[in-house]
Amino acid sequence: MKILVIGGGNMGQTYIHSFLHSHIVQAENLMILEKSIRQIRRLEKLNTGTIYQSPEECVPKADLIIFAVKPQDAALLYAEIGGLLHPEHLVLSIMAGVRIQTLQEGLNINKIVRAMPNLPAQIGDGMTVFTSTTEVSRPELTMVQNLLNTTGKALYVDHEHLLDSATAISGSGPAYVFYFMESIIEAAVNLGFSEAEAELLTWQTFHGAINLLSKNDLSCREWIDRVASRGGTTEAALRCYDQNHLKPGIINGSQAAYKRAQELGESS
Ligand SMILES: NC(=O)C1=CN([C@@H]2O[C@H](COP(=O)(O)OP(=O)(O)OC[C@H]3O[C@@H](n4cnc5c(N)ncnc54)[C@H](O)[C@@H]3O)[C@@H](O)[C@H]2O)C=CC1
Ligand SMILES: O=C(O)[C@@H]1CCC=N1
Repeated sequence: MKILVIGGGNMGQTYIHSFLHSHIVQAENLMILEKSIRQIRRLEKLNTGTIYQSPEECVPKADLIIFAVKPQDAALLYAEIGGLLHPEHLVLSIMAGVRIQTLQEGLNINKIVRAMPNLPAQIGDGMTVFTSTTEVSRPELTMVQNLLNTTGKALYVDHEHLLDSATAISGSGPAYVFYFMESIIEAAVNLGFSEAEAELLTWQTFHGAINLLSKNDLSCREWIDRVASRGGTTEAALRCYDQNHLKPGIINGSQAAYKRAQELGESS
């Protein structure tokens, strides 16, 4: 089976590396369609598949086509490849917000898997949520799921609207975590640590907390209660968080990401 990845950026490269690293696909069966010369130069050094600049040379040869361009570039892509696709082409789209119906109407294809991965997929520790059209056969869906599994965990959902929800939680989520870590590092520097010390304290605290959570059955709230002694320091910090409406702020952030995914869906 020949796989074509359209867009050799962050996520396109992540998929290529994961597929090759897991030996599920050989480099001779991987094609990459990329339009940026700078990106092509980078991809050439990686030696991870055949690189193409022109859709005419690679789209007809592909069995599975992965759409990994920005949603804002989708319309132009449809114009470039529309005439080259046929109903047997299987498409995996990871573009945020872009709806299955738009792909069906814009490209006249029906075998579509829509997925929302996240960046830790780069190290095989990603989270992908995906769904598919009824035209995708069981063996085809299993094959796509096997590919997604090389990047971490994958969850199938029946309802497409959950893809925008997943974008707002796990898709964008790593950036939320880095934002919180960055804030703690800043707090540590303010409290007297060097930048390097602040990073060590913060990274190890996140690492330890996640490991603790993953190796036990307690909920986040139960762990918070174990850290926060009555009348102690943690309670003081958490009270300050509440006074500053931190939790509603975080929840609103995900709502804003969800709304943006829907807007991208309307415009691409
Ligand atoms: N970066 C992330 O954490 C995540 C991104 N996504 C989705 O993945 C998609 C790609 O995101 P990134 O990899 O971060 O973007 P990126 O900007 O790193 O890569 C996109 C690549 O597509 C190329 N491209 C654009 N139009 C093209 C065309 N017509 N033909 C060939 N190549 C073309 C660009 O030159 C660029 O190299 C987006 O739709 C995004 O919503 C999904 C989940 C996580
Ligand atoms: O920020 C974005 O639009 C993409 C989708 C999820 C993560 N990055």
